[in-house]
Amino acid sequence: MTDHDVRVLDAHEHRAAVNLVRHALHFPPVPEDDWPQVAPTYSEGRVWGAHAGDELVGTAASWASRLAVPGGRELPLAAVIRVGVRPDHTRRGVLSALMRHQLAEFRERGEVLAALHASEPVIYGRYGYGPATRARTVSVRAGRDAIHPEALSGRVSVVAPEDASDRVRAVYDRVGLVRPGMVARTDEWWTALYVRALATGANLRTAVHVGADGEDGFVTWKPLPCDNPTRGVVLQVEDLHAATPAAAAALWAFVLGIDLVKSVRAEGRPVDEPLEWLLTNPRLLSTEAVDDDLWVRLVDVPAALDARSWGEAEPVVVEVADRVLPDNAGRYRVAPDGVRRTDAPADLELDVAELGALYLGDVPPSVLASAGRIAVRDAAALARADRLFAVGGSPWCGSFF
Ligand SMILES: CC(=O)SCCNC(=O)CCNC(=O)[C@H](O)C(C)(C)COP(=O)(O)OP(=O)(O)OC[C@H]1O[C@@H](n2cnc3c(N)ncnc32)[C@H](O)[C@@H]1OP(=O)(O)O
Repeated sequence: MTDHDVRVLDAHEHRAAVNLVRHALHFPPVPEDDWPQVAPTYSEGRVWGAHAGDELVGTAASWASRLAVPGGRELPLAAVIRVGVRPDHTRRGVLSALMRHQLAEFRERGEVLAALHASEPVIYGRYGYGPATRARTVSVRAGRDAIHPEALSGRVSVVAPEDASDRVRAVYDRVGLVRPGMVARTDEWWTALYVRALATGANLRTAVHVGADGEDGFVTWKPLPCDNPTRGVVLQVEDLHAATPAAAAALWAFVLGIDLVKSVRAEGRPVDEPLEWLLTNPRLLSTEAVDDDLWVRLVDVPAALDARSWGEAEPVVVEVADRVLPDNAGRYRVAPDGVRRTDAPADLELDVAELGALYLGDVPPSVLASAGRIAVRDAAALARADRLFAVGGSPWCGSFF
């Protein structure tokens, strides 16, 4: 337990909180000229601070958003951001206190899920977050003929920086939250990432794909620092979303075909993106990493379980433990037509963090059981649970926050 004073911060304390997180992440404070772009990302009642005396020493914040879950429903989501503790106050329980207050806040607000991108995977399991999606980092050798021509249609045009955030936002909304794991991008999201990057002169470039029904895909990228572009530049794709496979292929072909580009790198891509199949030579691509991406926390376990779709199998009784939000603890009967509490004996026992890892269907229960993360009381139930939790394709978040 910490003896730090934890409370919600006012707007006038927001800057100190942002700079504290930047300090914890080894970034300099927000420059004076950039603060007008950052200030609007304050969400009232959602920025927590921990004080030692008068000094702010820890903070955690969130945005209200929505998360797409299997079956297509979009549930109220607390998107957790800007977590940091000043280095002279770490490992004294400050984060734990902030997390407890924050989760109680989400519960009160009726937010069914919380999610975050973790700086380190060892931190958030103890608060009930589990790694629910993965993402791939790829590097592709560039060339004008890199993509199979039959995959391409429509045209790609570059967008002026002053129009970029509106045009990209319209396309993102058009694409929609088509995969489990995708999040609604709020005003704060656009301000924090795009509006700010563009307003502060980041070398961010944008192009949109125009298909038969108008703009249906976009890509943003930036060149990685290099001394001599005539020797070849590495482009980093920052964001790429498309409503159709043809639009995605055309956007990849476009960035791979830009002059003076030797390779294109992209982080945070879907693990099942068919890039190897789009390439004329699949060996142009190397996978640098596949990492945990979105960590999901079921804040309201019965509501979250009942809201997603389930595969076809006989029911399974799952017993959930939850130390931080004990109301969630109990046994749930999971069946294709929905989920309800039950007194029946448990087939499987797990912590709410493991349930978070299973929730979007990225990993089957049998894999967690074989790693000792689920206690199996009835072996036959495990195969049924695999079928119940299964979804087609890999969940993907696709938005950094
Ligand atoms: C969503 C995001 O914003 S991700 C960004 C997170 N921020 C950062 O990574 C910035 C740098 N790091 C920090 O600011 C801090 O170290 C934090 C926020 C990660 C942790 O804050 P602390 O106040 O030190 O955590 P706290 O003391 O509450 O630790 C709680 C538990 O987590 C463990 N823990 C916390 N951080 C780490 C870590 N980086 N590595 C291993 N264990 C950790 C503690 O040992 C403790 O374990 P216990 O429950 O077994 O006792």
